[in-house]
Amino acid sequence: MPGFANELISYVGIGFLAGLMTIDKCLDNQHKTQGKNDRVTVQKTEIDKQVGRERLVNESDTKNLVYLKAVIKETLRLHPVVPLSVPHEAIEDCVVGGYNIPKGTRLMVNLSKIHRDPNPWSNPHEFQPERFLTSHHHLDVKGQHFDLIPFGAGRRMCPGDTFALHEMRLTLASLIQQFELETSSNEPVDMSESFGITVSKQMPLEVLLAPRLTRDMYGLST
Ligand code: HEM
Repeated sequence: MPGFANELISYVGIGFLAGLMTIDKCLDNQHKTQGKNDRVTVQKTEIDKQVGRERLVNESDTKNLVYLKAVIKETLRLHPVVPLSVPHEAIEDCVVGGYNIPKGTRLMVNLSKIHRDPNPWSNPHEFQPERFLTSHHHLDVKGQHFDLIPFGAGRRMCPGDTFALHEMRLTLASLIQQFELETSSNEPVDMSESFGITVSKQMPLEVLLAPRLTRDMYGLST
């Protein structure tokens, strides 16, 4: 039981990290596409339109935040949380992608590589969430489309996918609704990754938060 609890806590952390990296990406693009059409503005506008500023965003709102969901998908594509997935062992001889795999072979699936394959993905290294509203609108991250499998696929795919997606959507939507986010310098956010079982940023994220809503929305008296 303690083992499971640790697993749960670390995955919750992973989900939150992915959320933060999403914010990083938003900030990154804020620098690249300054002006009213930048991607953070698009997300703010979407939340203001769907939820408004008179109440806090809640979980049931997130299904209507289509652009925010596209931003999360694009983040999971470019920065899969478990870049090499979890190793699998063949329990019988099989053929994968034309290669003969003898029973007992350990296989690792390079999600980062699959997600940046230039065949299905145009400009594969670019952060372009709009692709999930246009050319790739039919793709989800639930293990049905093998070009995008941040949670793996098949019998051993991540059982925490639904929880993680809800958590990321609500965390990101809440941050964007409630705070103006700025970096401390005018430099783009450094998105280099450290190598590890789970992905983490090489450079810590420094971000300045300023309230966006009225005091009472934060439970403060006026
Ligand atoms: C953004 C968040 C997350 C991502 C991207 C993610 C991704 C993954 C991936 C790629 C695997 C390996 C799947 C495979 O072997 O094909 C996995 C396994 C697993 N994940 Fe997650 N995960 C996330 C969050 C969570 C959460 C929140 C939980 C639990 C509450 C969780 C529980 C598990 C468990 C128990 C396994 C092992 C499943 C098995 O081997 O049968 N994950 N996850």
